[in-house]
Amino acid sequence: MINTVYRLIAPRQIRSDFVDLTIDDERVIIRPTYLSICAADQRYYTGSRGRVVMKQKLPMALIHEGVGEVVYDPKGEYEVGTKVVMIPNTPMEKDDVIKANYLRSSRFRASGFDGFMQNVVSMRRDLIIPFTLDPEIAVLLELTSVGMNAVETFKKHAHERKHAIGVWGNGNVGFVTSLILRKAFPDAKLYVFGVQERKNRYFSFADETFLINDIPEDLKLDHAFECVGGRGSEAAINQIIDLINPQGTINLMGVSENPVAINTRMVLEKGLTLLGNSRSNYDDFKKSVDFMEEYDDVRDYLSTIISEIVDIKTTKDMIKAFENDSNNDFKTVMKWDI
Ligand SMILES: NC(=O)C1=CN([C@@H]2O[C@H](COP(=O)(O)OP(=O)(O)OC[C@H]3O[C@@H](n4cnc5c(N)ncnc54)[C@H](OP(=O)(O)O)[C@@H]3O)[C@@H](O)[C@H]2O)C=CC1
Ligand SMILES: O=C(CO)[C@H](O)[C@H](O)COP(=O)(O)O
Ligand SMILES: [Zn+2]
Repeated sequence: MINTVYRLIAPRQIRSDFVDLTIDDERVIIRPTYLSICAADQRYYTGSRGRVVMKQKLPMALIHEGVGEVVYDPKGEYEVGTKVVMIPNTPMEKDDVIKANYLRSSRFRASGFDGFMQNVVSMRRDLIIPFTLDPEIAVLLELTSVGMNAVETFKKHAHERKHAIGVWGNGNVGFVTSLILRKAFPDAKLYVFGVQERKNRYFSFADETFLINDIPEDLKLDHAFECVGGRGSEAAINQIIDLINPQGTINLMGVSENPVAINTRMVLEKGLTLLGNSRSNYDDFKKSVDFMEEYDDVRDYLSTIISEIVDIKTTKDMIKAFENDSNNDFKTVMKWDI
């Protein structure tokens, strides 16, 4: 069977390619229904990854956040029409100690190989999870799973005093991570730090929000999450180092193109732990499905960060979605009608 894959071939240029679809018993064929754009996709779309990386990775279909419906299961395990979330991290080996999202051998959709911008996607059956949620919200499962991965790591490594937790970055990653922290640590004070008041207002479930240039002098934190990335990472991490209490954890989530200069002298003096967090595995997705299915308010809050839904029927619509996304405060979702 021939499939159509919508690949980025150069910054801001998407081409339809016809490719053979892999069909075997270990795969299930999924028709994407909703896809959402991540900052990582935007970096490829705009070419901000730089010429060398772009040359290595393109042509490549973007998007690693997506849900869809089963159109064909050779084993008959899933009924046609079953709603599933697709897991972009693709393990190539089993390891009992190291999580699959950290194994160097794992492959990741829309980073190492084609993402979900395809007519149908041939998914390994161990990389789909059925759900009953509204797919318009469920499209945020990958984003949620990334927050879940970080919060699970935090639970494992942080000391038990969790009176005050700070989240730097009032965007998508900051939002879902804060929401997960709110439910996991209902008694902790949850503080969110951002640059624009307009975006801080979305975080109504936090105890308080602050602008980074207007933080009370006596404010202290036991632990913090950095969800900024890019050029803002450096200022955010150094501000956290200044404000955090000794032996706290700094949970890093933002992706930066360039090395970040941080105040290691104070990391040493305060005995801080810096924890790296990237992507997510099957268990993080499963926990995210349960999390969204369990809490009505979580679904309501998540719906507030969908800035725009773009109906996709042509490659022109795909370009429109990516262009609009750069002006949207939060998520741009593509309703995949192609
Ligand atoms: N670790 C992982 O697995 C994942 C990492 N990421 C990465 O996380 C980062 C954030 O992604 P996302 O939330 O989608 O991006 P957003 O742009 O939505 O969020 C970043 C937010 O940080 C704010 N900000 C900028 N500078 C500072 C500062 N110094 N202190 C506090 N806040 C600041 C920005 O404000 P303003 O808009 O006003 O400038 C913005 O609201 C990106 O680098 C992304 O690639 C994304 C997904 C998964
Ligand atoms: O968004 C992410 C996961 O949800 C990661 O930031 C993304 O995987 C980074 O990929 P790349 O190395 O291709 O920028
Ligand atoms: Zn992402």
